[in-house]
Amino acid sequence: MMRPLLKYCGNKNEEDLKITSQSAASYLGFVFVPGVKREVRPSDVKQWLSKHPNSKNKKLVALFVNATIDEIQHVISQLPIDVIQCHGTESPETVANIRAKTGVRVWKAIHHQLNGRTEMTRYAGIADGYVIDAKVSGQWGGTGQTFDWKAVPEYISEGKRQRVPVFIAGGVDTSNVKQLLAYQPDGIDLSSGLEVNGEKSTEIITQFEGVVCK
Ligand SMILES: O=C(O)c1ccccc1N[C@@H]1O[C@H](COP(=O)(O)O)[C@@H](O)[C@H]1O
Repeated sequence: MMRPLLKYCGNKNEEDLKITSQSAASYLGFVFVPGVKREVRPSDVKQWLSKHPNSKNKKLVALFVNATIDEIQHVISQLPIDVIQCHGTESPETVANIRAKTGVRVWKAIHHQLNGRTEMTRYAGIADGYVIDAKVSGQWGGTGQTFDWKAVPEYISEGKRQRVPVFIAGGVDTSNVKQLLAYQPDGIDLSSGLEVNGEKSTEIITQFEGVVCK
């Protein structure tokens, strides 16, 4: 069985980055969403990256929620961002515009709901990938909540139809990832499940990768 791509999101200080840059993740995520608990500033991220050369081996993902092009440009002009993750209610037109104006790949988050697959079809030919997250009232993500994984196959098959990767997110952790692996997702995106008291934990990441990467 192919192991899924890993994205470790919500790196919010130098120590988090130090830990995740030594991990098996292909992607490291940073949250540029005003007011949320994992919000970071591009100038800080730039400094952390310069101190941890292992991070050069990772692809960097900048996460936004309904940000303007100017806000996105402000971040990507300072950092070597490989992927922009749109985690709000950005329309297909907005995603296409972000892609065209920045020249950076864009992943669209879909908050799981009954018509989730139909929602994905709206972005066909526009999004370069998807992150499927739990829908939690009043929050955009990073909630540690799972959704009903029986829906995962339909998201994966739509991703295959569009020929783009689908990352499964929302409450994935060491205790449940084996169940998720049975669906063979292209990628897994997690934040809360790697943390102890809100900080990324080397022990937890080692345990997690012991399950995923064996
Ligand atoms: O990580 C955050 O704090 C965050 C804030 C706002 C929007 C998205 C956020 N993170 C994304 O949420 C999911 C799942 O996270 P978790 O594992 O349940 O904590 C993931 O896609 C993160 O990229």
